[in-house]
Amino acid sequence: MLYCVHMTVNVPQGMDPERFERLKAEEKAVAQDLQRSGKWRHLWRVAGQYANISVFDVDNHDELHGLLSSLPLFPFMDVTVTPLARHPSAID
Ligand SMILES: O=C(O)CC1=CCC(=O)O1
Repeated sequence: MLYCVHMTVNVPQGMDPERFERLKAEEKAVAQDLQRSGKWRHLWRVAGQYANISVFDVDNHDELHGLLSSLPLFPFMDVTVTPLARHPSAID
């Protein structure tokens, strides 16, 4: 199943900047592993915002929730999930 996920990162006020940099590095490593696995199909920056639009390819809502909630930056994100269905005019 495909899901479009909009993640907005809220930089935590007062957090030690070094700790936040470590969290970002951990987030990058997890995100790149999931992209290599094929589960995180697309990762795009939303221009002008500390946000991304992603497409996940996972078995079900529970798997998606497990992946998203294990992201290191998850506690600092607003997340919106949109399940995707096939468009009848799509050619691929
Ligand atoms: O920077 C972001 O949009 C949050 C994020 C998701 C994966 C990643 O590496 O950073």
